[in-house]
Amino acid sequence: MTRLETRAVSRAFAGGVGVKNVSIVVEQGEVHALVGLNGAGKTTLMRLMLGMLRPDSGSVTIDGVGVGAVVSSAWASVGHLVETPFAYAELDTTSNLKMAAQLRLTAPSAVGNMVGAAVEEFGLASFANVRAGRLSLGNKQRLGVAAALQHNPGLVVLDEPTNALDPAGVILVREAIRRRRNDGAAVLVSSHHLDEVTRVADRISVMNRGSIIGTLEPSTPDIERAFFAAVLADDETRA
Ligand SMILES: Nc1ncnc2c1ncn2[C@@H]1O[C@H](COP(=O)(O)OP(=O)(O)OP(=O)(O)O)[C@@H](O)[C@H]1O
Repeated sequence: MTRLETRAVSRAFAGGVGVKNVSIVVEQGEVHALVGLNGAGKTTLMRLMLGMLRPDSGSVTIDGVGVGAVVSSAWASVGHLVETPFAYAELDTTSNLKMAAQLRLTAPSAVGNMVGAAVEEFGLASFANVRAGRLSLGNKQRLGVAAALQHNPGLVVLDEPTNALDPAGVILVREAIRRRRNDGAAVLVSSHHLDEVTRVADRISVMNRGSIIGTLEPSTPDIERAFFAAVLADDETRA
């Protein structure tokens, strides 16, 4: 699974912006970042792309197959973290990672090495035996990202993966994303942190009020200014 595409996808909510007429592609070997203000529609778009939410209109395909028709075994090569990191509060870090590996249909003989490598990669060694319910917010986030990425999925969708992370965690996650991209994964990531996005993204799409309003080059000098100019111009055309 290495290509994710939406065509003119829309989903309205009573009293909310939702997503309007969004066409976007995430290609193999690239990090495509979604940036936008709170409520711009980033999470809703990701949920639509993962089949967690049905669109009112438009289509979502993964490797050309409608998201509703993707067979369950194919989901094993997708890794995602959308909204709060999933973890069983009563299980420790290692057991949570084992469960995540099993849910991704990892061969039983490979689970131990996979989890060991993830604990190492995401700096979780000191917390390997700590129950998830007792982890700090940032370490829970590390665990969630580790669970999403440890099986080296071909398609990765991460909603604000650096949320709650300390600077060391931000670097670990950045490096982990780059490694998957360099190995050929298609990565969609959302963020509020424009500086961080420029370090990891190959393409940046700007969302505002449910729509994609343009793109930004990651090399844009003073990208914050360019972002706000795009949002302001869009707001003015709607006023
Ligand atoms: N289940 C829902 N019911 C009603 N409105 C919703 C629902 N989910 C999202 N919305 C609305 O859709 C819009 C987009 O929300 P969304 O969470 O996708 O934005 P976001 O860009 O991810 O925001 P943030 O950066 O704050 O996470 C908002 O107006 C939100 O209130």
